Amino acid sequence: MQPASEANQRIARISAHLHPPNLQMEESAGLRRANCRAKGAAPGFKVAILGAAGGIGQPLALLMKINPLVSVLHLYDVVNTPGVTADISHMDTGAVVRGFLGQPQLEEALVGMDLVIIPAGVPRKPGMTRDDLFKINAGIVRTLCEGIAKSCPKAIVNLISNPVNSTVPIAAEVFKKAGTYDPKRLLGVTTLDVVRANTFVVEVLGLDPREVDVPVVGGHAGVTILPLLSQVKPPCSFTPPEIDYLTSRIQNGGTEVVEAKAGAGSATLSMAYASVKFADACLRGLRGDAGIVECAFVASQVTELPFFASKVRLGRTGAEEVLPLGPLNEYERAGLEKAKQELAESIQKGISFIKK
Ligand SMILES: NC(=O)C1=CN([C@@H]2O[C@H](COP(=O)(O)OP(=O)(O)OC[C@H]3O[C@@H](n4cnc5c(N)ncnc54)[C@H](O)[C@@H]3O)[C@@H](O)[C@H]2O)C=CC1
Ligand SMILES: O=C([O-])CC(=O)C(=O)O
Repeated sequence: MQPASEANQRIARISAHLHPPNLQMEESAGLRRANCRAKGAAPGFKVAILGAAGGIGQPLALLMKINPLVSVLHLYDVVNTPGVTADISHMDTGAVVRGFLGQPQLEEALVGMDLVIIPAGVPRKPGMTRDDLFKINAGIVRTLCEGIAKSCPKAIVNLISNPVNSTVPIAAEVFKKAGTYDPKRLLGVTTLDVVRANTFVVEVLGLDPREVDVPVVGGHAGVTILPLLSQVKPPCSFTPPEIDYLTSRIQNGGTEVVEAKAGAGSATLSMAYASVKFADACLRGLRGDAGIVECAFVASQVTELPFFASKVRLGRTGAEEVLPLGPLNEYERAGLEKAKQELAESIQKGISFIKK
């Protein structure tokens, strides 16, 4: 039996945590930290999600809470993090969850993080392109990356906010300005293109999606999304109509969801799945696992463009090697030329946003 005074102290501590006066996330975070230290958090990585209360952010937070590689999970947003944090924190999995609300708490949300995932920003509505989101999302990404440069300059960054083809160059310029830029640590998340490609290809081939790997290179918008159907594993072949159908469906997968949601946003659940798949690969790389290869939009010398999505080998310091594209067929070479034209403009637009 514990002495009554000790038990009372514990109850007081828990109840202060559950009912803090004027729910101040910072204060409740402090209590959580104390509890976590007392119990000894499981070994693992510290992960922050910026935009954690959104359509992607919430299921992403749920899935990261059950990831055994995560010991601490910080949920930051400009709205609704108290509720999302309270909800997720009741899950009986290892990661300790803390919530942070609004710009004044951004720095605290980021201190000590190993991995920062950014799904903050507005999504598309029918009729919009991803580039139409630039006006709002460019500024959001700049602010968040300034916070990263200040509070966790060595963190791996997984950037989801669209238009990825421009937001990744924006982030790079912010980090350069701050003197913290390490190209290996900045990765634009294009995993959903690979996830869709795998799904649509197995529909045609009649295989199990877990057996298939389709590389998707280039960028993350329309014709910049370039599936390399000649390099599908296991090796297989497609008829010309199948290639046209698959390429178009993969390139327009995002729009397919935007239209089906009819004004209620874009892909959130499949994106949360894809983001966790990618984040988990990054964490395994950080842990030192060998042979982890994923597609991502990174600083690159694979083409003449400064950024390009291709397979990268993930390791302790991020994207440690950018792998070559491999042999392309004529159809893919033509697609690559189209992709590069659009990509060049989107990349320049991002760079200019910070430089001017
Ligand atoms: N890379 C990819 O493959 C994909 C990217 N996306 C992009 O992800 C972004 C988010 O999409 P959803 O979650 O559906 O949108 P959403 O609107 O449901 O959620 C966005 C969240 O960001 C928050 N937010 C806004 N400004 C912020 C700031 N300054 N700091 C922190 N948080 C802020 C909002 O409060 C909201 O909770 C969009 O830009 C969308 O286009 C979506 C799907 C796939
Ligand atoms: O299409 C959108 O706007 C969201 C996105 O990037 C995707 O689903 O691939």
